[in-house]
Amino acid sequence: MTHTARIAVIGAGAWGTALALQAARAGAEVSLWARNPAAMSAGRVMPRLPGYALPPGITVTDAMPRQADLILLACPMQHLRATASTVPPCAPLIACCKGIEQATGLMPLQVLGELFPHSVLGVLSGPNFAHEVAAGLPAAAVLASADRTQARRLADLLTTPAFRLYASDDPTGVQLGGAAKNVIAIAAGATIGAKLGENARAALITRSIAELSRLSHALGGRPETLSGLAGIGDLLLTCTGAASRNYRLGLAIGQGTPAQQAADALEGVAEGRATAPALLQLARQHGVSTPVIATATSLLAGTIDMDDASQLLLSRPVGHEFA
Ligand SMILES: NC(=O)C1=CN([C@@H]2O[C@H](COP(=O)(O)OP(=O)(O)OC[C@H]3O[C@@H](n4cnc5c(N)ncnc54)[C@H](O)[C@@H]3O)[C@@H](O)[C@H]2O)C=CC1
Ligand SMILES: O=C(CO)COP(=O)(O)O
Repeated sequence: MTHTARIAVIGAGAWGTALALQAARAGAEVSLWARNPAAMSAGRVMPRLPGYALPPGITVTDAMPRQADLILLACPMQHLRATASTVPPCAPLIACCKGIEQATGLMPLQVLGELFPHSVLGVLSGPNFAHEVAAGLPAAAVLASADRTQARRLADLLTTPAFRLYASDDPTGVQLGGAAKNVIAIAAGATIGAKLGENARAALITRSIAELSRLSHALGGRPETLSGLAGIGDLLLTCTGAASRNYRLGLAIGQGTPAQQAADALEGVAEGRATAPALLQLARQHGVSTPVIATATSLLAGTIDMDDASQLLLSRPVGHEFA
């Protein structure tokens, strides 16, 4: 008799609920930890994913898992430490959030490494809008862990024909891609919001990949990871997909709405806002020049406006493309 995998999903936002649905689809017994389970279990509805109902086989709970084969942490990045610190170290932990902890400048697995020094850790990232994964539409992502065999084994627990999880042993590159694409998506949205054109957006995305390649190299990540699902894949989706909250935040800023007001009006979390200054600081610590990230950070802080932002980027010297 084969063992039914037990997967615990921590966080019942849009991504946590989509991952719970995916885990159930992969044949797992699923528990979904919600801060307010009553709101969900009453109507078996998913507040962050309107239109989707919870199928049988998913238990909604406010009790942390005591036994599991896999724990998926799907809360916002800035709440990862507080949320994860209440999880017993009973299984491999996968960070499913995208960002950098603003208070410390740490990436998700560095935060988890401090809390769970003896656990197997991984990160899941890629071009995945929650509502499409919830609907069972085809998608791919990458699951990275320091150990490639572990990464493949853990990815297999969630993989189905429509949700293709590739394995990677470059968690640094995968985390950098996931964190940075949200910042770049804000810049891309602002470019379109300010009517600078689609040529400008394509140039911005491509030049930001050069920034990320330099930073990834400095951090010890592998360059090819940024050409993969967690890099270019997620940039393509988030910088062009109107469903992206980060893109929509940038769009509003580009149209002249103050950053705070644009963020307040947004439904759900736009991780790029808190991550931008942390990412910029990380780049500076490593002596890496990241003009797009620096400009997006100033725009978000309200210290420059859109005219200044485009002026800053357009006045840079034009050198060799891959200098
Ligand atoms: N929504 C999506 O399409 C995807 C999201 N992600 C990532 O997943 C992470 C979570 O995002 P979403 O599920 O979209 O969030 P969301 O925007 O749907 O909701 C935010 C969630 O955060 C919870 N929350 C608020 N304050 C909290 C606190 N103090 N402690 C713990 N939880 C708190 C809320 O209850 C809510 O469930 C983010 O890092 C995001 O980048 C990754 C892939 C896809
Ligand atoms: O991470 C995502 C898609 O891969 C979701 O993007 P937003 O957080 O910008 O909505």
